[in-house]
Amino acid sequence: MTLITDVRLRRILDSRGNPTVEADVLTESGGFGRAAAPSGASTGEYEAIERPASEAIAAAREHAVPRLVGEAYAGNQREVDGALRAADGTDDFSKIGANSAVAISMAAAKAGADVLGAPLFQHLGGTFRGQNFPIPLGNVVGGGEHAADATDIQEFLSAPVGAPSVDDAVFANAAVHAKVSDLLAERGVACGKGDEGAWAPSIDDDEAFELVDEAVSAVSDEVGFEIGFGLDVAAAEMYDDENDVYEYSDTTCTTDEQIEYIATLVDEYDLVYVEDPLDENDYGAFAELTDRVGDQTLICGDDLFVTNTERLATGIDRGAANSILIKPNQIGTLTDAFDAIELATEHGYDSVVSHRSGETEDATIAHLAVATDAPFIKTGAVGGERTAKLNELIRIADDAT
Ligand SMILES: C=C(OP(=O)(O)O)C(=O)O
Ligand SMILES: [Mg+2]
Repeated sequence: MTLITDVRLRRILDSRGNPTVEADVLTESGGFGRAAAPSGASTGEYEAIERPASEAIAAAREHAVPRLVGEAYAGNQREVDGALRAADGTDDFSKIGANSAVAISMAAAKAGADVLGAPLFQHLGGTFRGQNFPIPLGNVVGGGEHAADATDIQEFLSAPVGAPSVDDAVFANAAVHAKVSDLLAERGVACGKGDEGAWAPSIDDDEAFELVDEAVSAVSDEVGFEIGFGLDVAAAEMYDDENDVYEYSDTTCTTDEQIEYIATLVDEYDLVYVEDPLDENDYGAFAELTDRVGDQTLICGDDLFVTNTERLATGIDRGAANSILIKPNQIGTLTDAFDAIELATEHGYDSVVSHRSGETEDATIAHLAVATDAPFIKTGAVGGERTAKLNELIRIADDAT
């Protein structure tokens, strides 16, 4: 029933206005799935390769589509993803492009679910999923590679850890986003938004900490549950490997100083989450920081692990970080993303399923998070391509009750 009969690929717009790959997968019994690839700006050195959309589409049509149509079953995700890997033949999807691969992989999953008549999360995760929902981490202030002339730290994330439901959590993040806007207006700071819809004011990181701290406390008092906050430092973007220093707008610091700085921030602001506080090649420094504050907060590897089981296994061996960011397009297929989550869970690492800064209306990651019982999802706070995922979580929860 789920035998693939057609794979259609096209160029569509992403949220930055760039071309990205969309895939439609059709099956013998009329099943249909459509998915689109997201795209990063602060990409990790070890990510699978995204090719220009037109090239990725041409390469996938030539090499991958013939291995899928009439050959693979959409309901068998490992078979589909195995065919994509075989068609590509490289470790990093540099032939067909990780953008084509991930779009086809996710579209096949949706086609499989369509044939089975099950929600995607249930097709992927089984009948007992849909009881637990991830805590959404909502980007409310940001800079780095996502906005010019804003904070050095890439993302300040609202984290409604005490929310009684996913619906409450999603609305709490939107309220923190709105509160930050009010506080900026009170201070006379005009600002636009960055790529993920977070405010991108021209203020320094110290002021951003003050603002976000005040905003989460105020909203927490209003809603009556705990809201913490966290960061994506995206430190690999600041790291100057020639001089072995982290470069901030007004200062530089050594690796030891960076560890000290982050540990101090964790204490001072009770941070619940710190992503990529150190360079993507420095497992040792990640391990040192995790040893120091890993019992107080999540230290998450994004550019460090790139959703790659081999890199995660190295991190586990070395005690580097205690959680992993999961971005399917960093590795190329849903199967690889699942394997990374399973390895993480087995070793007590929390998974944080994540969007990219360049997104589409595709909501697959909402289902992936529910399917894998991931404790967190990072997918912005506002903006259509972000609310597509947040609203899908609300719908999944609503359908489950
Ligand atoms: C979402 C992120 O940004 P990008 O997609 O630009 O890598 C991130 O770094 O976690
Ligand atoms: Mg990151």
